[in-house]
Amino acid sequence: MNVAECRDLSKKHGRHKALDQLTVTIGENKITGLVGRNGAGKTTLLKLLAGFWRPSSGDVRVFSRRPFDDLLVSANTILVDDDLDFPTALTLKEILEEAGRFYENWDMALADRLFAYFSFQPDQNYASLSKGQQSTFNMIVGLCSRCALTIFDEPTNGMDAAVRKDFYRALLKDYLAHPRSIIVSSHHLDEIEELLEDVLLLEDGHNYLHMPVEELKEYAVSLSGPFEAVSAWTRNRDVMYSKQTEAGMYAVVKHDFSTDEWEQMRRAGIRAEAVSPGDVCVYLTDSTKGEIDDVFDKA
Ligand SMILES: Nc1ncnc2c1ncn2[C@@H]1O[C@H](COP(=O)(O)OP(=O)(O)OP(=O)(O)O)[C@@H](O)[C@H]1O
Repeated sequence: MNVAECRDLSKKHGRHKALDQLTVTIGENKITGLVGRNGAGKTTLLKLLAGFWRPSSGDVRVFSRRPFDDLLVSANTILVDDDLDFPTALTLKEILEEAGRFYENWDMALADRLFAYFSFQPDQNYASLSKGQQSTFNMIVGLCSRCALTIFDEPTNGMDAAVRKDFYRALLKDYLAHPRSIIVSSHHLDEIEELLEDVLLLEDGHNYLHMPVEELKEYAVSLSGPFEAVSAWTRNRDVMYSKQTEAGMYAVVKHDFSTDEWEQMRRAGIRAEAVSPGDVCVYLTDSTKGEIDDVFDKA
């Protein structure tokens, strides 16, 4: 079963197409990581899924319904992002109580425990919290709502390293106890890859790659060694990234060598290493020209 389906989905902001005929299905009861470079269209997709925005063209379905202005979708979906807009007149404790009235599966006992763990005070005001504290409070609301579709858009913005670790652990523990469909967008795939079942990589509003994280871990390999040897082994392949090194050459290519080929490369002095899913996504969607050092070397 799928929790969400997009077919030829486009969304324009003015004349700019943030999503361009995106077709993708998001499986039910799994944690999907949504990644992509700045401006790839992640937030736009999440707002369309949550029913905040209407598509410009194409079709988006959540729980088999068009999400825009749909009551069933909004009661069963939460989008946690920096734009969460809580009534300024309410204290933090009152916000949790209001959320409990709105979300059918709200877990107040868990909310109270997380609230105490992160040392929030009941009579604090949301606007008085620091950026990281606001993200932490948002995370409590997102987790405790237990919505069938729970969406976190860059949830760890501003959180320090310890809180980020706690957040990932809380997310995983709560998901294992109460499986549901969770989408997490992040620029830090390496931090969240252990949580994920699937990864969806967007580029310029397109579905660039959508696969289980375990497959992505096997997707690419780096070859390093003497320049001539690495060049010869990568000549007729799609090279995702390459650079000259003191030892010769370093190149990242798709992982599709046979056992015999591995042995020949080893004998030619080439060292092969796995490439992390985060690095694969960066290499696949790199739109910068050259290296950052080139900018300074040309000055
Ligand atoms: N309200 C808006 N008005 C005009 N253009 C917008 C608006 N929102 C997004 N865009 C444009 O749409 C494109 C996709 O933006 P979006 O915020 O969806 O990307 P993103 O992948 O979430 O980026 P980031 O990783 O930087 O948060 C960008 O080029 C952005 O400039």
